[in-house]
Amino acid sequence: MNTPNPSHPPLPPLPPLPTSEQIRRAPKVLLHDHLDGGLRPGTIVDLARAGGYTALPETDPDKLGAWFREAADSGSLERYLETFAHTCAVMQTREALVRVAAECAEDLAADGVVYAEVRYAPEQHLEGGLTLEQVVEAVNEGFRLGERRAKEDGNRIRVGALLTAMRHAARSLEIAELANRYRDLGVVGFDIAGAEAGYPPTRHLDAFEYLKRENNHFTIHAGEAFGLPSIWQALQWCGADRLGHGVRIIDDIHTGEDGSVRLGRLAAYVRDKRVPLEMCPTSNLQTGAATSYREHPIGLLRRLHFRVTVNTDNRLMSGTGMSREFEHLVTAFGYTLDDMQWFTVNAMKSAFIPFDERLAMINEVIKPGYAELKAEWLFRAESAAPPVASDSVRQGG
Ligand SMILES: O=c1[nH]cnc2c1ncn2[C@H]1C[C@H](O)[C@@H](CO)O1
Ligand SMILES: [Zn+2]
Repeated sequence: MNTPNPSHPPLPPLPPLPTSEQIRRAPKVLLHDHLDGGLRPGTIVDLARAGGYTALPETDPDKLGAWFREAADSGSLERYLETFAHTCAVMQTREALVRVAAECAEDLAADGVVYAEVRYAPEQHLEGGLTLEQVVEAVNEGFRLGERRAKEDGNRIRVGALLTAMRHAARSLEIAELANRYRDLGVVGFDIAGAEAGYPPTRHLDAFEYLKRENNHFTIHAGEAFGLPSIWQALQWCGADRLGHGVRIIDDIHTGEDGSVRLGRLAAYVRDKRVPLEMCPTSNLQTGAATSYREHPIGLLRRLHFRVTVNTDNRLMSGTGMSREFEHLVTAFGYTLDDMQWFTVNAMKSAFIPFDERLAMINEVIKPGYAELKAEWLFRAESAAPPVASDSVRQGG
C-alpha cells in the first residue's frame, strides 16, 4: 500500500462515469423522435402480414432490423429516407397506428424516458382511407394506451405529438391547421421534415406565419444535410422555436490555432437566444452530417454552452435509444451524470408543453432522479460494475 504523502493531500474522488444501468435508469427527455422511424421489427412483420404488404426486404424480425440499420447507413439523407417507405406502408390503418404509438410510448418509458415529443407526418398515413383527423386520433389513442401500460409496468412517461409536414410536398398549411385544431388534445407542436437540399423552409412560410399568429410552437429540421443558409432561414424567416439537428451551426464557429473560439453572427444568435438544438448523434453519423462520436459537434457546443439536447431521431434505422445515445456520448466525451442532467434539463426547458408543467417536471422528476443516482456511487461496493468509458477518455474530454 502507498503511504499517504502529507504534503499532497488526496483530492476528493471524482464521481465515476455512469454505468449503462444508471444511464438507463436516469430520467431522460426526448424532443426529436419519429414515430415511423421507431417501430419494433417484429411489429413491422406482423403488420405487413396482416395488411398484405409483400415488399418487405426481410421477414425475420432480426434480419429486418439489421436491414434497416444497414440501408440507413449510406452517408446520404436521401437514401436514409428511402427506408421509411416500408414503415409507412404498414401504418395505414387505425389499429396499426394505435399499436405502433402504444409500443413507442412503452419502449421509451422502459428506456427511462419521462417526457417525449414524438413526430410523424399525418399525410403519409392516408393510403388506407383514413382522414387526417382519424390519423391524429389513432396515434393519440395509442400514446395514451402506451402511457397506461408503461405505468402498470412501473414506468412513468408523458408523450406529446408533433405533426410533421413533408418539405417536398405542399400540405404544410393544412397540417399546421390540423396541429392547431388538436392543440391541447395531445398535439403539442409542428415540424417540417424530409430531404433538405432543394427544399428550403421558406417554401412553407404560410404555415409558419399561420402558427405564429395562433401563438403555436414549431421546430424545423435544419442544418442537417444543408448548412448555414438553412438554419438562418429557419430562424430568421420562419421563426422556428427549435432546430431539428442544427449540427451545421458548427460551420459558423471558428477555432484559432491557439484554441480560441470565435462565433459568427448566426452562431452567436443561436447561443444568445438559447435556441434549442435537437442533436441526434447516431443519425448524423449515418447521413454523413458528422464523422464520429468523438468529432460530433455536440462536444464543442456543450462546452460553449449552446442549448444542446440529445435525441434519437429514428430508433429503428439507427438501432438506438436514448440510453444508447448517452452511452456513446459518455464514451466519447467522458460525460458524467451532471452532464446528463444538464442535457435533460435543457430538453425539458425547451419542450412545447406549458412552462409550469416543464418546471414541475424539472423540479419534481428530473432533479430528484439525478440526485438519487448521483448519491449511489458513495455507497457502491468496490466490485460494482465498471463505468462505460475509461478515465483516459474522460480526461481527454
Ligand atoms: O433526420 C431526418 N431528416 C429529415 N427528415 C427525416 C429525418 N428522419 C425522418 N425524417 C422524415 C421521414 C419520415 O417519414 C418523416 C416523418 O416522420 O420524417
Ligand atoms: Zn428527424
